[in-house]
Amino acid sequence: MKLRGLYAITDSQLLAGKFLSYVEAALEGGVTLLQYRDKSSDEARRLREAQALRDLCERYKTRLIINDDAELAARLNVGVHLGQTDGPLTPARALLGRQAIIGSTCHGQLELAEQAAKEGASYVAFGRFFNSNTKPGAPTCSLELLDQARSKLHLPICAIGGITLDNAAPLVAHGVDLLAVVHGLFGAQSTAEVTRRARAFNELFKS
Ligand SMILES: Cc1ncc(COP(=O)(O)OP(=O)(O)O)c(N)n1
Ligand SMILES: Cc1ncsc1CCOP(=O)(O)O
Ligand SMILES: [Mg+2]
Repeated sequence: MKLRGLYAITDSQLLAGKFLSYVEAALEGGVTLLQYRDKSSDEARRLREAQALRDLCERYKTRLIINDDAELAARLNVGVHLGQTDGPLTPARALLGRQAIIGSTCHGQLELAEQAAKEGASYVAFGRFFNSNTKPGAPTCSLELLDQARSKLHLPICAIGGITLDNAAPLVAHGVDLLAVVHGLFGAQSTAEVTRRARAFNELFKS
């Protein structure tokens, strides 16, 4: 499966009271990967929500990724996204198997991406590229780094951080395969607008 297109990421605060309806609206518009990102420690709720997302993803033939938690990903037989302090990639790969999608946060550092590639990452994520409501303090990354990454890496490249329909096109022009978006997608005022945005993000990959 080609990892290219919109990578929708959930946010528990932003989606409070409309979690599944907004996610389904995004899937309706087309989502390549969906990440369940919940920074709480409510294990029971996390399991319940992740299961609901897995069922939804199965209906829409979208791949689900769990943020931070390789154990939960293994339990649901889905992929995982690991940051630099979320545990090493090699045991996660051993736990989840060769087919699983495993992503790695590489901030703005090519060396981290080269290391992640060696350790079996399925994609590498760079960012943040713009001001982010979701994670304002995340380290930044430049478009120039994307050019270097494109010429050195043979893995799908994901961009994250403050991405909207107004600023995403240059990222795709600089070789990004996956646009990872929270607010720029789910900050919409209606489900219809979420679906429209998802479709429009996908259009950026067609030219
Ligand atoms: C696709 C994608 N890229 C980067 C991140 C950030 O991961 P991390 O640095 O571990 O930060 P948290 O998201 O866990 O706060 C991500 N989640 N997804
Ligand atoms: C998790 C994460 N890591 C770097 S920026 C970011 C948040 C992305 O959310 P938004 O698309 O709302 O900026
Ligand atoms: Mg993390």
